[in-house]
Amino acid sequence: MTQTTLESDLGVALAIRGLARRFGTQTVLHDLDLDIGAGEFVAIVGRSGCGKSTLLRLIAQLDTASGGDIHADGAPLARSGIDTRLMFQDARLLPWKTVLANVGLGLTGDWQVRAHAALAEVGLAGHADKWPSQLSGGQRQRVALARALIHQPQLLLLDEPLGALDALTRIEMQQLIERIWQHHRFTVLLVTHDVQEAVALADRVILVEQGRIGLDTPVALPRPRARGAAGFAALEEGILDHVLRQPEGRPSAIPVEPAIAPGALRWAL
Ligand SMILES: Nc1ncnc2c1ncn2[C@@H]1O[C@H](COP(=O)(O)OP(=O)(O)OP(=O)(O)O)[C@@H](O)[C@H]1O
Repeated sequence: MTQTTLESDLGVALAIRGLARRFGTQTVLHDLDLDIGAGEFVAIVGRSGCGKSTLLRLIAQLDTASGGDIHADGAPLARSGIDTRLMFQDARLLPWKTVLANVGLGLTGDWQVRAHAALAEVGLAGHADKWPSQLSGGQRQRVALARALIHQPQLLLLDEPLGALDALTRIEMQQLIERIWQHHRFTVLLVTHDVQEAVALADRVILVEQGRIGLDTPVALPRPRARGAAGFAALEEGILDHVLRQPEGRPSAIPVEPAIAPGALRWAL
């Protein structure tokens, strides 16, 4: 193999101003402002239906905003030419193509060398000739990650990519994503229901509440982060407490006691 490593320091800075998205009479995102630094790892949490995926889809240019704009490294997103990749809960592999061919999907030329390198990076070097049906759920997500990495993305958008995995596989995948991000330094936006996952991985945790940024919390904990550490638990509990005090459809001016103690949960439902 001639080329075995992919580029690093790829991150792009995003500036989101007055972003709005309405579906008929329903306003999902309201005048949302958000700055994300180049190479930053940002987690987005919030109640189901608060607009997390809508925000990600707008940044991925899979949807059109009703108002506002997004700039990438100072240029309007649509004209910025940045490479953005998405990962979902479902790996979305083509079952009739090998693992290697799934990684190199749509590429021409000498893509095999880079596909092998991407597979090695996600720990699947020996699985290139297998079929997706021969892989576990965690391995399929690794292939999806390799399929993103081969493009050397500047922006990686992760929409609950680990949501269907068992707890141990989930932690292994979190560690893998962190390692790969630390190496390449692309910008990451991770949508997750798991506040613990957000605190474990992100530089900042953003809480979307009724279409706005309800909380923007920096996570100044050294990496790799020990989930049992006091600072970790306090941060996680603080974010969960905030989520639980803001039931869907209620204004934040009316605080309510959470029905369940925040310490007993780590999921923002
Ligand atoms: N294409 C669409 N047409 C109409 N309504 C939509 C469309 N896409 C999203 N919505 C609505 O926008 C709201 C926010 O959806 P979104 O998927 O962004 O929420 P979410 O925070 O990602 O939720 P979850 O955590 O459950 O995935 C929901 O009420 C949803 O029904």
